[in-house]
Amino acid sequence: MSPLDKSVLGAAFAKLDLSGNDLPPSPAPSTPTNGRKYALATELVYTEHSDQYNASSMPIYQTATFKQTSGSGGGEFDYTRSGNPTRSHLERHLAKIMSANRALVVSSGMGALDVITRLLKPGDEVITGDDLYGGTNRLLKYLATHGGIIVHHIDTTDVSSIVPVLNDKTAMVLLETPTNPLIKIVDIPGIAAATHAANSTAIVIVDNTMMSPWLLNPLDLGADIVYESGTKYLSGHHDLMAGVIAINDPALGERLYFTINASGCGLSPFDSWLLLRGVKTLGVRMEKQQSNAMAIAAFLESLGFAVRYPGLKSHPQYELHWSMARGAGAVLSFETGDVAVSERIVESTRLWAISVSFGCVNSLISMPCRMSHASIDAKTRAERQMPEDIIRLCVGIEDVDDLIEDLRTALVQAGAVTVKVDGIYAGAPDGRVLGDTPVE
Ligand SMILES: Cc1ncc(COP(=O)(O)O)c(C=O)c1O
Ligand SMILES: N[C@@H](CCSC[C@H](N)C(=O)O)C(=O)O
Repeated sequence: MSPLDKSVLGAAFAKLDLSGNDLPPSPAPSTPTNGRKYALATELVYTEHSDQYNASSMPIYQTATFKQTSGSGGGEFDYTRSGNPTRSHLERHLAKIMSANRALVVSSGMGALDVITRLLKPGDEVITGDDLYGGTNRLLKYLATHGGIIVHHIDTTDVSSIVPVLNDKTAMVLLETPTNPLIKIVDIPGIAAATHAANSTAIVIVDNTMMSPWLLNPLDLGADIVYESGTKYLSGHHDLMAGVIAINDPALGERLYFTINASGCGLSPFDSWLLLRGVKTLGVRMEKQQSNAMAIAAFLESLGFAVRYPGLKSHPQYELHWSMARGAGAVLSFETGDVAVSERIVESTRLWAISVSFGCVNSLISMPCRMSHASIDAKTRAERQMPEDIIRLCVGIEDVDDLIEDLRTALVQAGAVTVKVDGIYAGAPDGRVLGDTPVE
C-alpha cells in the first residue's frame, strides 16, 4: 500500500469509532456497525462504555435529572424519561445483538406493541394471525373497538391467504412465529415480500419473543420492526418486565422514540441494568433450555401424545422453521384429549411451576386457555381451534432427567397414561389409548 493510500485510509477511518466508545447516547440512533463484528456469543458479553471510572459493569444511573453546564441546556442527557446512560447503553448493546440500526427499550412487551401501534391512525388496517398471544389479541381488539382500526385475523401460516386481504389501507402486518401457544410457523420472508409488493408503505412487524435474537433475526428476513418481551428469554430469570423494539430505518426509529419520550414508558435504569446482565447469558441459557425441550418433546411424543414443537420432525412446518431459525426454542405444547386430565397433570408436577410466561431458567407448566390466553373469549378460542386441553411447557435449565421424571410421575398420577409391564402409554387406564409406542 502506498503512503498516499495509507493517509487517505487514515483520514477516512479517523471518523469511525472502532472501539464503540463514542457512540451517541439515546435518543440518537445507535450505530452497531461502527466496530468489529464478533460471533453472537461474544457480542452478548462484550460491551464497552465510556464510564468515567472504567467500571466493568455498566453503572445504574439512578437519577431522574441531569445537571446542565449552561442555562441553555443541551447536555447529552437532561431527564431520564428522555434518555438515561444505563438505558442508552442497553439500547446500543441490543441493537448490535438484534442486527438492527437502533433498539429502544420500554417497560414491557405489551408496552412495546403499544408504542408501535401508536403509528396507526383511524381507518388503518392491520393484518395479523389467528393464533396470537392473548395480550396482543386484547390490545388489537381494543384498538379495533376504540381506535377506529380495522383488524383482520388470518391464517398467517399460508402466504397466499394474506394476498386478498392486503390493500392500500394496510398499515401493518403483525406476525408471531412460532405462534403462542399452537406453535405454528409463519413464513416471514414470504409474507414480508407479499406485503411490500402490495403496499410499499405497509410495515411488517415480527414479535420475536418465542425465538429471541439467539435463534432468529426477523430484520434480516424482510421485517421492518421486531419487538420482543424482554421479560422472557432476553432477561431469563423472571425478575423484570421489559419490552424491546428493533428497527433499521432511522426515521421509523425517531417516530417510535418520540412516542416513548412523549408517553414516558422507557425502561427504568435499574431494570435496564438487570436486562443488560441477563442478556449476557442468553446464549448458554437458550442452548441448555432447547436441548432439554427437545428431550422432553421426544419423551412425550414417544408416549403417543400429540406434541407441537418445531424441533420434532413430525412438526408439519419443520422445514420452514429451520429455513429461518437457528433453533427450536424451549416452548412446546401437547394435548391429552381431556381438559380434566390436563388440569390434573398441571397440578401434579413439582418441579414444573404452574405459571404464565416462558424463557425463564425455571421450567413452567400452564393451561393457556385458562391462563395466558384467557383474555381471548371461549367462542373466539373455539373459532381459532385452540384446544381447551392444551398444556404448554416452558422448559428451563434444570437436569433433564429430573424434569422428565417429574412429568412422568404427574402423567401417571393424573391418569393420563396407562402403565403396562413393558412401559407407559398415552391414554387413560380406562382404555382410551392415544398412542401405542412403549417407553424405554
Ligand atoms: C409472544 C408474546 N409477546 C408479547 C408478550 C407481552 O410481553 P410482556 O408480558 O412483557 O408485556 C408476551 C407475554 O406476555 C408474549 O408471550
Ligand atoms: N394476566 C396476564 C397474563 C400474562 S401471560 C404472559 C405470557 N405472555 C405468556 O404467554 O404466558 C395478562 O392478562 O396479560
